Order: sequence, then structure tokens, then C-alpha cells
Amino acid sequence: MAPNDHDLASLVMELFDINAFKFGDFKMKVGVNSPVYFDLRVIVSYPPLMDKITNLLVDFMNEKMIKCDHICGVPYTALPVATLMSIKQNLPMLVRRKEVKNYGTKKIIEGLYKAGDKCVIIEDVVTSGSSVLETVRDLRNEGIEVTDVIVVVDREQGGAKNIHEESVRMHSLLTLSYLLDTLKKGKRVTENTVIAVAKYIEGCQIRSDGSFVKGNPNIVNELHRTKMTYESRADLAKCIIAKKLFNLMATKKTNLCLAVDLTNSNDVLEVTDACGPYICLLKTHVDMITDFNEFFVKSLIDLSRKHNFLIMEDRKFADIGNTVAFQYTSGTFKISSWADLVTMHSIPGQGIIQGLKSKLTGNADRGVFVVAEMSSHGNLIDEKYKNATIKLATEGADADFIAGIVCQNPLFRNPEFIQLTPGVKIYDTGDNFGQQYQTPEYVIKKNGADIAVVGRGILEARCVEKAACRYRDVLWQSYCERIGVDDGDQL
Ligand SMILES: O=c1ccn([C@@H]2O[C@H](COP(=O)(O)O)[C@@H](O)[C@H]2O)c(=O)[nH]1
Repeated sequence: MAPNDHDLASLVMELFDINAFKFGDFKMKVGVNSPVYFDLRVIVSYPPLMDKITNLLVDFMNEKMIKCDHICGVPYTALPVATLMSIKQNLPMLVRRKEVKNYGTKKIIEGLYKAGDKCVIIEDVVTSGSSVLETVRDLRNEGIEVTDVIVVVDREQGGAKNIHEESVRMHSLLTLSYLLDTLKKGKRVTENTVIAVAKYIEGCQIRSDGSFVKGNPNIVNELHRTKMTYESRADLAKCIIAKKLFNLMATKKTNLCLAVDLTNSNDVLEVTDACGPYICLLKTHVDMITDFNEFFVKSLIDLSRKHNFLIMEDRKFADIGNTVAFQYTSGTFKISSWADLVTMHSIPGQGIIQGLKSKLTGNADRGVFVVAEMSSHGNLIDEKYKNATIKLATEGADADFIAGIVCQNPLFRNPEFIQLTPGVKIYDTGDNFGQQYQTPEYVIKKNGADIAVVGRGILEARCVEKAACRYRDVLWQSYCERIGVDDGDQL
């Protein structure tokens, strides 16, 4: 039976949901930055999906009436899929070594075969086709006949043509165009994303030796985080609350977060009501409020609805998973019951994220910002910690819970995450405790901030409302200039 469109479309959605491919700004082997990146290695963590892909490939192979004596996966990602296909069809497998052993048999092809046997190659993703062609060459050197290769995804960058030139037919279960079309129909990506990828693919056709068909391409990847609009990034966000925040920023036209660091609940509510129309996010430190109570929480939520902003408790969780699970949901503050977002340090490792997620109940969408850098002078965060934090936040399996990163510099490229930058003041003087400030224009235009956190710059102004309005305007204008649109269109 041939794979039907429904099965293929649902496969595309599943692959997208598990981050087997992403849109953004990725450095490729060929030296240019691509707006799309495939990493099908993750599928081994999803046995039902592995089974589904195997069944689809087997059906596809039957539909194409490909007959062979062996099946051989291109190392490494396609190996488990080829193994499952071999078992399902009782079709003997051959394994091509990537490196030849310098002892023992020194064989490059493992398995039983004889010259003249026919072998079909299985590959996960084809770009120029060079990996497939290396496998073809090694099999043919052993006298094995290769006429067909089956691939899960063809990036449509010249691979099919290059492979055909070596007298091998390439059959792809999915093409990049099909994938984009399906995601667009399923409202997972916008037209802008589709256009940006299509432009890249057209300008970046590659020969099997790695050279570019149209000469060295001067491709400007339009899916670069700091060049994209908040609305198009909302489409790419896997975390529902990040999506909501991006959309809120785009519709309300503000990228200002107010740090309402005051110690009396009435003062917090009064300032929030005055500044609410200008902010996308309210950042609290509720443990500094002397008269914290349930009525305060209810009033804060009412204000967030009245003025349309989200609330983030800057708790900076930093303990083991089990402890933070209780700190987040219980105690005096019951943070998870009212804060859309919280902050956390990465120092405890992956377990802290699992802990925070573990006790979340109900329908409310929640998310977290991971602290990768701090604004205070002499802080102890070093490069190694920073890089490991970015990896934990952007490459782990928790993209549905991680809204973004708290940092001072553009440390990451992924457009689906939000950069939140504190330490912002129009007059960039510090304080007596090592706080360091940068100007609103600087953090947005030079340092990659998506949202700027302003505390005392507003709280110490004679009129907090006017100050919030001023910060909102300068931050939004800086964003418009960064993405290259006229602020008149945006404000
Ligand atoms: O590195 C960091 C992380 C968090 N903050 C918090 O942001 C505000 C800044 O307040 P200002 O009055 O604008 O200095 C405050 O709540 C901090 O806890 C930070 O400053 N630096």
C-alpha cells in the first residue's frame, strides 16, 4: 500500500513537534547559514515514531517496486531505520563502516554478500547527496549493484540530480517543499518562513563535491533571530506562553518589561495600573513584599487582564528538581498558580526543569526563562557555564516549557526563544551594589535583547507612567530599526 497524504502530513507534524527539524539560523557544513535544519537523530527516542517511519518506508519501497537482495543504511542516522526495515521485510542488511579498521578483516562492508547482489540504500536527509554517493562507491567497489536509494527527506538542494548522475534513482518520502506546504496548511509556519526557506534553497544548489551551482552564494538568511518580527517568531515558538508573549508584544507594540521592585502591595498595584498600558511583561519579586496576600495576587491578575500583559516572578530557582517543585507550587506564594513565567538558574542541570514541570496541573500555560548571564559587575558566570546553559535551554527536550534566556548579549540564534535583558536605563549609570546598565537602544540594537527589563529607570521617575511610556517608545523604535521597518508603520 502506498503512503497516503494523511499519513505523510501527520509524520511532518510529528517531526516538527519533536524538533527533528527547526527553522532559524544554522551554520551548515558547506559554510553558509541555512534557515532550516534537520536533525533526524532524535527519532530514536520515539519508538512509535520509528515504527511509523519504518512502515511508511516499507510501503513506499513496495509502491516503487524496488526489488533487492540487501538493504544498507548510510551511517549513522539511517542505520536504525534500515535495521527495522530489514527485519520487517526479512531482507538481509549490509553495514558500511565509516572508518576502516586497521586490524582484523579490514572490511568496509559488513554482512554476507556476493558480487552481483543488488542493494538499496536508505538515508535520512539528503542535501548534496555526497554521503549517499560515498556509500554507493563502497558498495560498488565490492561488486554490489546499486540502482536505488530511498530517503526520508530531500532538502532539494541538488542531491537527486547528483545521485542520478551516478546512475542511481533517488526516491524521497518527503521533500522540503511538501514539508513547508504541509506546515503552512497546518498553520505551524507563516508565508514569510516558507518564502525565506524557498529563497535559500533556490540560491544554494550544491554539487556533489560541495561546490555551489550558482557560484559562491551571497545568502542573507532572513530567519536570523534579530532580523525577524515578533509575530513571525511567534509561529516558530514551541512554548505556548512564549508564543502568547510574542503575539502580545506584536499587537500591543511593546517590548518593555517593568521590574516592579517595591515592598508594599498597594504600591505595586498602583504602579502596575499606571504602567500597565505600556508593558508586555510585569516582573515581580514577591518575597520582597511585606504584606503579600491572596487579594494582592487576585488584583495583580485583574490588572494583567485589564492592560493585557503577562506576569513573571523572578524567583531564580536554583535547587534540585524535587525542591523547586515544592517551591514553585506550594508555600506562602504558590507561584505556579498565578505567574505565567518564572526564572531559573541552570546550575542544578536538567533536573530543575523536570522538577518545575512536574507539579504543574490544570490548563494554565506556564514557562520559564533560563538565566545564562547576569548584569552585575564581577558575577561569577564564565564562558563554559554560559555555553552549557544555552545548550541546556535550546537543545534539550523542553522547548515546550522554555520561553527564553536571560542574558546581556546575543548568545543564541534560535528565533523561537526570547532574549530578556535586565540592567537597562536611559542614563546608564550603575548603583552602589554593582548593577551595570546599558541604554535601551544599545540592548535592542547591539546586544540582541527582545525584551528589556527596566526597574529603577521607571520606578524612580517623578511620573512612572510618563517614564514607562518613554521607555516603551524608545525600545519599540529600536526594535523597528533592528528589523528594518519604519517605526511609523509600527507605532
Ligand atoms: O542579571 C540580572 C538578572 C535579573 N535582574 C533583575 O532585574 C531587575 C533590574 O532592576 P533595575 O532597577 O532596573 O536595576 C531587578 O529586579 C533584578 O533582580 C538584574 O538586574 N540582573
